[in-house]
Amino acid sequence: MSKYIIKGGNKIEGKLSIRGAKNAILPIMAATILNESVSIIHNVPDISDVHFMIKILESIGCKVSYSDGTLIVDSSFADQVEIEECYVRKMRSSIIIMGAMIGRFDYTKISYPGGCAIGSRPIDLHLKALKKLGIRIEEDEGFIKCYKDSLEGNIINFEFPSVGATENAILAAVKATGITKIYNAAREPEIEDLQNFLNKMGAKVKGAGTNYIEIEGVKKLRRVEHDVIPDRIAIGTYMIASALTNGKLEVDNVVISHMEPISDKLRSAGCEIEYKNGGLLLKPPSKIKSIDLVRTSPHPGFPTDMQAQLMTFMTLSDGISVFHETIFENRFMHCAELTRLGANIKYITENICMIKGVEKLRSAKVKSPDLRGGAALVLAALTIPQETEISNIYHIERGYENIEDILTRLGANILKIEEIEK
Ligand SMILES: CC(=O)N[C@H]1[C@@H](OP(=O)(O)OP(=O)(O)OC[C@H]2O[C@@H](n3ccc(=O)[nH]c3=O)[C@H](O)[C@@H]2O)O[C@H](CO)[C@@H](O)[C@@H]1O
Ligand SMILES: C=C(OP(=O)(O)O)C(=O)O
Repeated sequence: MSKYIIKGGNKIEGKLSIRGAKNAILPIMAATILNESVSIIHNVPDISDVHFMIKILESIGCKVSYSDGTLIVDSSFADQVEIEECYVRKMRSSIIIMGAMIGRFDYTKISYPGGCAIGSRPIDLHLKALKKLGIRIEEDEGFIKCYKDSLEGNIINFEFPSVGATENAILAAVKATGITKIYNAAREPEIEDLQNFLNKMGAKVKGAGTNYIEIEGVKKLRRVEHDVIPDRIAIGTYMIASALTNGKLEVDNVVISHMEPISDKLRSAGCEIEYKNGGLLLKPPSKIKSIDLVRTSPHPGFPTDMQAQLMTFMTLSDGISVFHETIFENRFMHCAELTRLGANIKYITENICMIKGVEKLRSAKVKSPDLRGGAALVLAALTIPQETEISNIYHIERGYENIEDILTRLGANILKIEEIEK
Protein backbone atom coordinates (compact mmCIF):
# COMPACT_ATOMS: atom_id res chain seq x y z
CA MET A 1 0.00 0.00 0.00
CA SER A 2 1.20 3.53 -0.75
CA LYS A 3 2.79 5.66 1.94
CA TYR A 4 4.22 9.11 2.64
CA ILE A 5 7.71 9.76 3.90
CA ILE A 6 7.82 13.21 5.47
CA LYS A 7 10.94 14.99 6.64
CA GLY A 8 9.49 17.85 8.64
CA GLY A 9 10.80 21.04 10.11
CA ASN A 10 10.19 23.31 7.12
CA LYS A 11 7.74 26.19 7.30
CA ILE A 12 4.50 25.53 5.45
CA GLU A 13 3.71 28.89 3.94
CA GLY A 14 2.55 30.71 0.85
CA LYS A 15 -0.62 30.85 -1.21
CA LEU A 16 -3.17 28.07 -1.12
CA SER A 17 -5.78 27.49 -3.75
CA ILE A 18 -7.78 24.32 -3.56
CA ARG A 19 -10.87 22.85 -5.16
CA GLY A 20 -14.36 22.28 -3.74
CA ALA A 21 -15.63 20.33 -0.74
CA LYS A 22 -15.84 16.54 -0.76
CA ASN A 23 -18.92 16.65 1.45
CA ALA A 24 -20.67 19.03 -0.96
CA ILE A 25 -19.81 17.28 -4.23
CA LEU A 26 -20.85 13.78 -3.12
CA PRO A 27 -24.55 14.64 -2.49
CA ILE A 28 -24.52 16.92 -5.55
CA MET A 29 -23.35 13.97 -7.66
CA ALA A 30 -26.23 11.94 -6.26
CA ALA A 31 -28.59 14.80 -7.18
CA THR A 32 -27.53 14.63 -10.85
CA ILE A 33 -29.65 11.48 -11.15
CA LEU A 34 -32.81 13.54 -10.64
CA ASN A 35 -32.78 15.88 -13.66
CA GLU A 36 -32.69 13.27 -16.45
CA SER A 37 -30.47 15.74 -18.25
CA VAL A 38 -26.95 17.17 -18.16
CA SER A 39 -25.25 18.56 -15.04
CA ILE A 40 -22.03 20.52 -15.41
CA ILE A 41 -20.19 20.96 -12.13
CA HIS A 42 -17.02 23.00 -11.66
CA ASN A 43 -14.45 23.12 -8.86
CA VAL A 44 -14.74 19.36 -8.32
CA PRO A 45 -11.83 17.91 -6.33
CA ASP A 46 -9.77 15.09 -7.81
CA ILE A 47 -10.14 12.71 -4.85
CA SER A 48 -10.82 9.01 -4.72
CA ASP A 49 -14.34 9.45 -3.29
CA VAL A 50 -15.32 11.46 -6.38
CA HIS A 51 -13.92 8.76 -8.69
CA PHE A 52 -15.81 6.16 -6.71
CA MET A 53 -19.06 8.09 -7.05
CA ILE A 54 -18.40 8.41 -10.80
CA LYS A 55 -18.27 4.59 -10.96
CA ILE A 56 -21.61 4.37 -9.16
CA LEU A 57 -23.24 6.86 -11.55
CA GLU A 58 -21.83 4.96 -14.53
CA SER A 59 -23.10 1.68 -13.10
CA ILE A 60 -26.67 2.96 -13.27
CA GLY A 61 -26.25 4.14 -16.86
CA CYS A 62 -25.14 7.79 -16.52
CA LYS A 63 -22.52 9.12 -18.94
CA VAL A 64 -19.82 10.85 -16.94
CA SER A 65 -16.68 12.77 -17.81
CA TYR A 66 -14.23 14.46 -15.48
CA SER A 67 -11.37 16.67 -16.50
CA ASP A 68 -9.48 19.52 -14.86
CA GLY A 69 -12.01 20.02 -12.07
CA THR A 70 -15.11 19.91 -14.28
CA LEU A 71 -17.50 17.04 -14.00
CA ILE A 72 -20.21 16.46 -16.58
CA VAL A 73 -22.95 13.98 -15.83
CA ASP A 74 -25.64 13.08 -18.33
CA SER A 75 -28.28 11.09 -16.49
CA SER A 76 -30.78 11.01 -19.40
CA PHE A 77 -30.42 7.30 -20.02
CA ALA A 78 -29.84 6.00 -16.50
CA ASP A 79 -31.90 2.85 -16.16
CA GLN A 80 -30.25 0.51 -13.65
CA VAL A 81 -32.10 0.63 -10.35
CA GLU A 82 -29.94 -1.69 -8.30
CA ILE A 83 -26.73 -0.34 -6.81
CA GLU A 84 -24.12 -3.06 -6.63
CA GLU A 85 -23.11 -4.10 -3.15
CA CYS A 86 -19.38 -3.53 -3.66
CA TYR A 87 -19.94 0.21 -4.10
CA VAL A 88 -21.96 0.88 -0.98
CA ARG A 89 -19.80 -1.33 1.17
CA LYS A 90 -16.63 0.43 0.02
CA MET A 91 -17.83 4.02 0.34
CA ARG A 92 -20.26 4.46 3.18
CA SER A 93 -21.45 7.88 2.09
CA SER A 94 -22.74 6.41 -1.18
CA ILE A 95 -25.97 5.81 0.78
CA ILE A 96 -26.90 9.41 -0.15
CA ILE A 97 -27.71 8.06 -3.59
CA MET A 98 -30.82 6.36 -2.16
CA GLY A 99 -33.01 9.49 -1.95
CA ALA A 100 -32.19 10.55 -5.51
CA MET A 101 -32.73 7.03 -6.88
CA ILE A 102 -36.20 6.72 -5.39
CA GLY A 103 -36.98 10.29 -6.42
CA ARG A 104 -36.39 9.23 -10.02
CA PHE A 105 -37.33 5.54 -10.20
CA ASP A 106 -40.26 3.52 -8.83
CA TYR A 107 -37.95 1.04 -7.16
CA THR A 108 -34.36 0.85 -6.03
CA LYS A 109 -32.24 -1.67 -4.22
CA ILE A 110 -29.09 -0.78 -2.36
CA SER A 111 -26.89 -2.65 0.05
CA TYR A 112 -26.81 -1.72 3.72
CA PRO A 113 -23.65 0.38 4.16
CA GLY A 114 -22.61 -1.01 7.53
CA GLY A 115 -20.20 0.70 9.86
CA CYS A 116 -16.82 2.24 9.24
CA ALA A 117 -13.64 3.03 11.13
CA ILE A 118 -15.07 6.02 13.01
CA GLY A 119 -18.29 4.43 14.24
CA SER A 120 -21.27 2.18 13.56
CA ARG A 121 -22.99 4.87 11.49
CA PRO A 122 -26.57 3.53 11.35
CA ILE A 123 -29.04 4.78 8.70
CA ASP A 124 -32.26 4.54 10.69
CA LEU A 125 -32.92 8.28 10.31
CA HIS A 126 -32.52 8.09 6.51
CA LEU A 127 -35.02 5.24 6.33
CA LYS A 128 -37.54 6.87 8.66
CA ALA A 129 -37.46 10.03 6.53
CA LEU A 130 -38.07 8.12 3.29
CA LYS A 131 -40.92 6.16 4.91
CA LYS A 132 -42.54 9.47 5.92
CA LEU A 133 -42.61 10.41 2.24
CA GLY A 134 -44.52 7.23 1.36
CA ILE A 135 -41.64 4.96 0.37
CA ARG A 136 -42.10 1.34 1.41
CA ILE A 137 -38.89 -0.16 2.65
CA GLU A 138 -38.01 -3.81 2.96
CA GLU A 139 -34.77 -4.76 4.64
CA ASP A 140 -33.65 -8.12 3.39
CA GLU A 141 -30.32 -9.93 3.96
CA GLY A 142 -28.24 -6.77 4.11
CA PHE A 143 -30.12 -5.03 1.31
CA ILE A 144 -32.60 -2.18 1.41
CA LYS A 145 -35.38 -2.37 -1.13
CA CYS A 146 -37.30 0.88 -1.65
CA TYR A 147 -40.69 0.85 -3.37
CA LYS A 148 -42.32 4.10 -4.46
CA ASP A 149 -45.88 3.18 -3.49
CA SER A 150 -46.36 6.94 -3.34
CA LEU A 151 -44.09 9.96 -2.95
CA GLU A 152 -45.91 12.66 -1.05
CA GLY A 153 -44.67 15.63 0.92
CA ASN A 154 -44.92 15.25 4.69
CA ILE A 155 -43.48 16.49 7.97
CA ILE A 156 -40.11 15.01 8.91
CA ASN A 157 -38.83 15.72 12.39
CA PHE A 158 -35.29 14.46 12.92
CA GLU A 159 -34.41 13.38 16.45
CA PHE A 160 -30.79 14.22 15.56
CA PRO A 161 -29.67 16.62 12.80
CA SER A 162 -27.96 13.99 10.62
CA VAL A 163 -26.23 15.47 7.57
CA GLY A 164 -26.75 12.46 5.31
CA ALA A 165 -30.35 11.85 6.40
CA THR A 166 -31.22 15.52 5.78
CA GLU A 167 -29.69 15.25 2.30
CA ASN A 168 -31.49 12.00 1.50
CA ALA A 169 -34.80 13.49 2.65
CA ILE A 170 -34.30 16.58 0.45
CA LEU A 171 -33.30 14.48 -2.57
CA ALA A 172 -36.39 12.27 -2.25
CA ALA A 173 -38.73 15.21 -1.58
CA VAL A 174 -37.69 17.27 -4.61
CA LYS A 175 -40.06 15.35 -6.92
CA ALA A 176 -42.71 14.43 -4.33
CA THR A 177 -46.20 15.81 -4.63
CA GLY A 178 -46.93 18.62 -2.20
CA ILE A 179 -44.76 20.15 0.49
CA THR A 180 -42.18 18.50 2.75
CA LYS A 181 -41.24 20.22 5.98
CA ILE A 182 -38.01 19.10 7.66
CA TYR A 183 -37.59 20.07 11.30
CA ASN A 184 -34.29 19.76 13.19
CA ALA A 185 -32.47 19.53 9.87
CA ALA A 186 -28.67 19.50 9.84
CA ARG A 187 -27.33 23.00 9.11
CA GLU A 188 -23.97 22.15 7.50
CA PRO A 189 -22.91 24.48 4.64
CA GLU A 190 -22.74 21.51 2.27
CA ILE A 191 -26.53 21.10 2.57
CA GLU A 192 -26.94 24.71 1.46
CA ASP A 193 -24.77 23.94 -1.57
CA LEU A 194 -26.99 20.96 -2.38
CA GLN A 195 -30.05 23.23 -2.13
CA ASN A 196 -28.46 25.76 -4.50
CA PHE A 197 -27.58 23.05 -7.00
CA LEU A 198 -31.11 21.58 -6.88
CA ASN A 199 -32.77 24.98 -7.23
CA LYS A 200 -30.64 25.76 -10.28
CA MET A 201 -32.10 22.62 -11.89
CA GLY A 202 -35.63 23.79 -11.08
CA ALA A 203 -36.30 22.36 -7.62
CA LYS A 204 -38.01 24.43 -4.93
CA VAL A 205 -36.01 24.02 -1.74
CA LYS A 206 -35.62 26.70 0.90
CA GLY A 207 -34.19 27.01 4.38
CA ALA A 208 -31.00 24.91 4.02
CA GLY A 209 -28.39 26.24 6.41
CA THR A 210 -31.11 26.60 9.07
CA ASN A 211 -32.79 23.84 11.06
CA TYR A 212 -36.05 24.12 9.08
CA ILE A 213 -36.08 23.16 5.42
CA GLU A 214 -39.12 23.27 3.17
CA ILE A 215 -39.37 21.54 -0.19
CA GLU A 216 -42.18 22.05 -2.65
CA GLY A 217 -42.22 19.10 -5.01
CA VAL A 218 -41.85 19.72 -8.75
CA LYS A 219 -42.57 17.44 -11.71
CA LYS A 220 -39.63 18.18 -13.96
CA LEU A 221 -36.06 19.35 -13.58
CA ARG A 222 -33.60 20.67 -16.13
CA ARG A 223 -29.95 20.99 -17.15
CA VAL A 224 -27.77 22.69 -14.55
CA GLU A 225 -24.33 24.28 -14.16
CA HIS A 226 -22.80 24.85 -10.74
CA ASP A 227 -19.58 25.63 -8.82
CA VAL A 228 -18.91 23.61 -5.65
CA ILE A 229 -18.23 25.56 -2.42
CA PRO A 230 -14.68 25.67 -0.99
CA ASP A 231 -13.64 22.81 1.28
CA ARG A 232 -13.67 24.27 4.79
CA ILE A 233 -12.14 21.10 6.26
CA ALA A 234 -9.25 20.87 3.78
CA ILE A 235 -8.59 24.60 4.24
CA GLY A 236 -8.67 24.22 8.04
CA THR A 237 -6.19 21.33 7.77
CA TYR A 238 -3.69 23.43 5.77
CA MET A 239 -4.18 26.34 8.20
CA ILE A 240 -3.02 24.06 11.02
CA ALA A 241 -0.06 22.89 8.91
CA SER A 242 1.12 26.51 8.67
CA ALA A 243 0.29 27.38 12.27
CA LEU A 244 2.27 24.36 13.52
CA THR A 245 5.35 25.18 11.47
CA ASN A 246 5.39 28.93 12.08
CA GLY A 247 4.37 29.72 8.49
CA LYS A 248 2.00 32.31 7.08
CA LEU A 249 -0.80 31.05 4.85
CA GLU A 250 -2.92 32.95 2.37
CA VAL A 251 -6.03 31.13 1.17
CA ASP A 252 -7.63 32.58 -1.95
CA ASN A 253 -11.25 31.52 -1.64
CA VAL A 254 -13.21 30.97 1.58
CA VAL A 255 -16.72 31.51 2.89
CA ILE A 256 -16.32 33.31 6.22
CA SER A 257 -19.35 31.77 7.93
CA HIS A 258 -18.16 28.28 6.93
CA MET A 259 -14.69 28.90 8.34
CA GLU A 260 -15.64 30.61 11.62
CA PRO A 261 -16.17 27.50 13.81
CA ILE A 262 -12.62 26.46 12.84
CA SER A 263 -11.03 29.93 12.87
CA ASP A 264 -12.48 30.59 16.31
CA LYS A 265 -10.54 27.64 17.79
CA LEU A 266 -7.37 28.53 15.90
CA ARG A 267 -7.56 32.05 17.32
CA SER A 268 -7.90 30.57 20.82
CA ALA A 269 -4.64 28.74 20.12
CA GLY A 270 -2.98 32.05 19.31
CA CYS A 271 -3.32 32.27 15.50
CA GLU A 272 -4.21 35.59 13.85
CA ILE A 273 -6.78 35.21 11.10
CA GLU A 274 -7.88 37.97 8.83
CA TYR A 275 -10.48 37.62 6.09
CA LYS A 276 -9.76 39.70 3.02
CA ASN A 277 -10.52 39.84 -0.70
CA GLY A 278 -12.70 36.74 -0.49
CA GLY A 279 -9.90 34.74 1.11
CA LEU A 280 -8.05 34.62 4.41
CA LEU A 281 -4.64 35.25 5.85
CA LEU A 282 -3.31 33.18 8.77
CA LYS A 283 -0.40 34.25 10.92
CA PRO A 284 0.97 31.55 13.23
CA PRO A 285 1.10 31.92 17.02
CA SER A 286 4.42 32.82 18.63
CA LYS A 287 3.60 30.12 21.19
CA ILE A 288 0.79 27.57 20.72
CA LYS A 289 -1.79 28.09 23.47
CA SER A 290 -3.72 25.14 24.83
CA ILE A 291 -7.53 25.20 24.47
CA ASP A 292 -9.38 24.22 27.66
CA LEU A 293 -12.17 22.33 25.95
CA VAL A 294 -12.81 21.26 22.36
CA ARG A 295 -16.24 19.69 21.98
CA THR A 296 -17.38 18.60 18.54
CA SER A 297 -20.99 19.31 17.59
CA PRO A 298 -23.19 19.76 14.53
CA HIS A 299 -22.67 22.97 12.53
CA PRO A 300 -22.21 25.77 13.57
CA GLY A 301 -20.33 23.95 16.36
CA PHE A 302 -16.76 22.74 16.01
CA PRO A 303 -16.75 20.09 13.23
CA THR A 304 -15.88 16.51 14.06
CA ASP A 305 -14.01 16.42 10.72
CA MET A 306 -11.42 18.85 12.22
CA GLN A 307 -11.07 17.18 15.62
CA ALA A 308 -8.05 15.00 14.81
CA GLN A 309 -6.14 17.82 13.09
CA LEU A 310 -6.77 20.24 15.98
CA MET A 311 -5.63 17.55 18.39
CA THR A 312 -2.26 17.38 16.60
CA PHE A 313 -2.02 21.17 17.02
CA MET A 314 -2.65 20.84 20.74
CA THR A 315 0.01 18.12 21.19
CA LEU A 316 2.55 20.96 20.89
CA SER A 317 0.69 23.53 22.99
CA ASP A 318 1.79 25.17 26.23
CA GLY A 319 -0.70 23.37 28.51
CA ILE A 320 -3.60 20.94 28.83
CA SER A 321 -6.52 20.61 26.41
CA VAL A 322 -9.56 18.38 26.75
CA PHE A 323 -11.26 16.95 23.65
CA HIS A 324 -14.83 15.66 23.73
CA GLU A 325 -15.98 13.89 20.55
CA THR A 326 -19.79 13.90 20.59
CA ILE A 327 -20.65 12.94 16.98
CA PHE A 328 -18.93 9.61 16.33
CA GLU A 329 -18.28 6.99 19.00
CA ASN A 330 -14.93 5.79 17.64
CA ARG A 331 -13.13 8.86 16.35
CA PHE A 332 -10.05 8.83 18.56
CA MET A 333 -8.04 6.21 16.68
CA HIS A 334 -5.39 8.77 15.79
CA CYS A 335 -4.58 9.14 19.51
CA ALA A 336 -2.60 5.90 19.60
CA GLU A 337 -0.65 6.89 16.47
CA LEU A 338 0.01 10.42 17.78
CA THR A 339 1.26 8.83 21.01
CA ARG A 340 3.75 6.80 18.94
CA LEU A 341 4.99 10.15 17.66
CA GLY A 342 5.59 11.34 21.22
CA ALA A 343 2.29 13.07 22.05
CA ASN A 344 1.05 12.97 25.63
CA ILE A 345 -2.60 11.87 25.42
CA LYS A 346 -4.69 10.26 28.17
CA TYR A 347 -8.16 8.82 27.82
CA ILE A 348 -10.68 9.98 30.38
CA THR A 349 -13.58 8.07 28.84
CA GLU A 350 -14.02 6.51 25.38
CA ASN A 351 -14.86 9.87 23.85
CA ILE A 352 -13.08 12.32 26.12
CA CYS A 353 -9.32 12.66 26.20
CA MET A 354 -6.77 15.01 27.65
CA ILE A 355 -3.75 16.28 25.75
CA LYS A 356 -0.77 17.74 27.57
CA GLY A 357 1.43 19.72 25.22
CA VAL A 358 4.99 18.46 24.72
CA GLU A 359 7.99 20.42 23.43
CA LYS A 360 8.43 18.33 20.30
CA LEU A 361 7.24 15.17 18.59
CA ARG A 362 9.52 12.38 17.36
CA SER A 363 9.54 10.25 14.25
CA ALA A 364 8.09 6.73 13.99
CA LYS A 365 6.26 4.53 11.53
CA VAL A 366 2.53 5.23 11.81
CA LYS A 367 -0.67 4.17 10.05
CA SER A 368 -3.57 6.39 8.95
CA PRO A 369 -6.53 5.03 10.88
CA ASP A 370 -9.10 6.98 8.81
CA LEU A 371 -9.33 10.07 6.61
CA ARG A 372 -8.94 12.90 9.14
CA GLY A 373 -6.83 10.82 11.52
CA GLY A 374 -4.42 10.36 8.59
CA ALA A 375 -4.36 14.11 7.95
CA ALA A 376 -3.59 14.64 11.65
CA LEU A 377 -0.53 12.36 11.29
CA VAL A 378 0.68 14.31 8.24
CA LEU A 379 0.43 17.51 10.31
CA ALA A 380 2.42 15.96 13.16
CA ALA A 381 5.10 14.70 10.74
CA LEU A 382 5.53 18.21 9.30
CA THR A 383 6.93 19.32 12.68
CA ILE A 384 9.45 16.46 13.02
CA PRO A 385 12.90 17.01 11.42
CA GLN A 386 13.55 13.26 11.04
CA GLU A 387 11.70 11.04 8.55
CA THR A 388 8.22 9.89 9.52
CA GLU A 389 6.55 7.14 7.52
CA ILE A 390 2.76 7.20 7.21
CA SER A 391 1.09 4.17 5.65
CA ASN A 392 -2.54 3.48 4.67
CA ILE A 393 -2.67 6.84 2.90
CA TYR A 394 -5.59 5.71 0.76
CA HIS A 395 -7.73 7.02 3.60
CA ILE A 396 -6.22 10.50 3.16
CA GLU A 397 -6.68 10.38 -0.61
CA ARG A 398 -10.43 9.98 -0.14
CA GLY A 399 -10.68 13.63 0.83
CA TYR A 400 -7.49 15.58 0.07
CA GLU A 401 -6.63 16.32 -3.53
CA ASN A 402 -2.90 16.03 -4.22
CA ILE A 403 -1.93 16.70 -0.63
CA GLU A 404 1.72 15.86 -1.36
CA ASP A 405 1.96 18.34 -4.26
CA ILE A 406 0.19 21.09 -2.35
CA LEU A 407 2.39 20.66 0.71
CA THR A 408 5.52 20.49 -1.45
CA ARG A 409 4.56 23.79 -3.08
CA LEU A 410 4.13 25.28 0.39
CA GLY A 411 7.60 24.15 1.46
CA ALA A 412 7.25 20.60 2.78
CA ASN A 413 9.60 17.72 2.13
CA ILE A 414 7.14 14.92 1.42
CA LEU A 415 7.55 11.90 -0.77
CA LYS A 416 4.80 9.58 -1.86
CA ILE A 417 5.86 5.99 -2.39
CA GLU A 418 3.35 4.29 -4.62
CA GLU A 419 2.86 0.63 -4.05
CA ILE A 420 0.54 -0.94 -6.54
CA GLU A 421 -1.76 -3.50 -4.96
CA LYS A 422 -1.44 -6.94 -6.48
C1 LIG B 1 -20.14 12.67 3.05
C2 LIG B 1 -20.41 13.50 4.25
O1 LIG B 1 -21.02 14.56 4.14
N1 LIG B 1 -19.93 13.07 5.41
C3 LIG B 1 -20.07 13.88 6.59
C4 LIG B 1 -21.42 13.60 7.21
O2 LIG B 1 -21.49 12.21 7.50
P1 LIG B 1 -22.91 11.56 7.87
O3 LIG B 1 -23.95 12.17 7.02
O4 LIG B 1 -22.73 10.09 7.82
O5 LIG B 1 -23.04 12.03 9.36
P2 LIG B 1 -24.38 12.18 10.21
O6 LIG B 1 -24.60 13.64 10.47
O7 LIG B 1 -25.46 11.43 9.56
O8 LIG B 1 -23.98 11.43 11.55
C5 LIG B 1 -23.89 12.05 12.78
C6 LIG B 1 -24.26 11.07 13.87
O9 LIG B 1 -25.61 10.64 13.70
C7 LIG B 1 -25.68 9.22 13.73
N2 LIG B 1 -26.75 8.77 12.82
C8 LIG B 1 -26.76 9.22 11.54
C9 LIG B 1 -27.73 8.78 10.66
C10 LIG B 1 -28.69 7.87 11.12
O10 LIG B 1 -29.58 7.42 10.39
N3 LIG B 1 -28.64 7.45 12.41
C11 LIG B 1 -27.68 7.87 13.29
O11 LIG B 1 -27.67 7.48 14.44
C12 LIG B 1 -24.29 8.79 13.24
O12 LIG B 1 -23.98 7.46 13.63
C13 LIG B 1 -23.40 9.80 13.90
O13 LIG B 1 -23.15 9.42 15.22
O14 LIG B 1 -21.56 14.39 8.40
C14 LIG B 1 -20.60 14.05 9.41
C15 LIG B 1 -20.92 14.89 10.63
O15 LIG B 1 -20.72 16.22 10.37
C16 LIG B 1 -19.19 14.29 8.88
O16 LIG B 1 -18.27 13.83 9.83
C17 LIG B 1 -18.97 13.56 7.58
O17 LIG B 1 -17.74 13.99 7.00
C1 LIG C 1 -16.00 11.17 7.93
C2 LIG C 1 -15.81 11.80 6.78
O1 LIG C 1 -16.33 11.46 5.60
P1 LIG C 1 -17.34 10.28 5.21
O2 LIG C 1 -18.67 10.62 5.77
O3 LIG C 1 -17.35 10.34 3.72
O4 LIG C 1 -16.78 9.02 5.78
C3 LIG C 1 -14.94 13.02 6.68
O5 LIG C 1 -15.01 13.70 5.65
O6 LIG C 1 -14.19 13.31 7.63
